[in-house]
Amino acid sequence: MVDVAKPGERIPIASDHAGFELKERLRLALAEMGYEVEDIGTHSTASTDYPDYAHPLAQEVSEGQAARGVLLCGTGLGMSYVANRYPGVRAAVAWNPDVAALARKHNDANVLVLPARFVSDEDALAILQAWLTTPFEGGRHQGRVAKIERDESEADASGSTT
Ligand SMILES: O=C[C@H](O)[C@H](O)[C@H](O)COP(=O)(O)O
Repeated sequence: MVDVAKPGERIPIASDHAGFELKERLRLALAEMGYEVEDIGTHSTASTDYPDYAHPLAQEVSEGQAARGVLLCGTGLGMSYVANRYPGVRAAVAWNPDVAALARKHNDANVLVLPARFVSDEDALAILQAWLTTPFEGGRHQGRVAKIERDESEADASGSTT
């Protein structure tokens, strides 16, 4: 379970070229909120490949060097595909504050992925705030989140595909 974010916490953030401008805004906003921001890149609008930025951020979260992180690309999809390959990473694409809050309450999302080409700056900030400040509800969601990490050998042994 991931606690709500506390000022002073180090939060890595990364984007490709499509998310660069919004990343810059969110990076400053996070710093103003008192977080220690680790900017993994990209550092311009020059065309880049989103996996090059998603891998290092997801690895940090997976290995526990950071409790959470923020990714941005055009749709949010490519970044989420990469991040969700890492054990323990639950990367949620959120396009409004309600989805971001539910990603925390129900899914204990530890990576927020923003679809930079489909959200306004104002909405992105509200989404970020909701994700940072909403706790995981636990309860019926605890077991469901635990089942995400079931490995392939367990699935084979049970013969279950669900
Ligand atoms: O899922 C991938 C992301 O949305 C990328 O940001 C997007 O594919 C980049 O597209 P383009 O190279 O056309 O700017």
